[in-house]
Amino acid sequence: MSQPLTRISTLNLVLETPKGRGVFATALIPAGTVIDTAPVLLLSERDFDEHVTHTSLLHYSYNWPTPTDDGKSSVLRQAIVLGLGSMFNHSARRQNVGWKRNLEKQVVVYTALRDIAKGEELLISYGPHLTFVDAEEAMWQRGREAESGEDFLGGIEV
Ligand SMILES: C[S@@+](CC[C@H](N)C(=O)[O-])C[C@H]1O[C@@H](n2cnc3c(N)ncnc32)[C@H](O)[C@@H]1O
Repeated sequence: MSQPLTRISTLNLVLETPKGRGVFATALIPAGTVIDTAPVLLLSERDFDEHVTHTSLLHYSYNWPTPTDDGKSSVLRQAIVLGLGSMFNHSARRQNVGWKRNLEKQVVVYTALRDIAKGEELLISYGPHLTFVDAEEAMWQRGREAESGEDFLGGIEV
């Protein structure tokens, strides 16, 4: 069994963003483009619970449903995505990259959900349970408050 590996070259890793490092497009990435195929390191439950949870690797792990030995059900284990998969930041509202697990081949495939313009950050959804304060949501909320004048009104003593 083998798996072709794909990674487009028109990407830049920006080191200082409000979310730490992030991946940005250096040219238009057309919708549907496979951006990266990233192998994963599947962790045993014990390694994860006893070791990884005490390290910063915790913030880089993906849920990984794994079939039980009898193949009748699955348990949720954790996997570290090697390569770019660990560099994509999260956005609840502006995600432009979709990701799909290939459980059998133990890779995650990242695909452009729409055209991604030159200079745009590549963003995925981590889902609803975050282990950090979402900088994008905070910015979005501030934008809304500024638009509705709440910021301004909040500053006036009445
Ligand atoms: C998988 S890493 C992504 C790469 C990371 N920025 C880095 O420099 O290694 C996940 C971490 O990135 C940061 N991050 C990702 N999305 C974020 C967001 N929307 N707001 C704030 N921090 C974010 C958080 O520190 C999170 O634990």
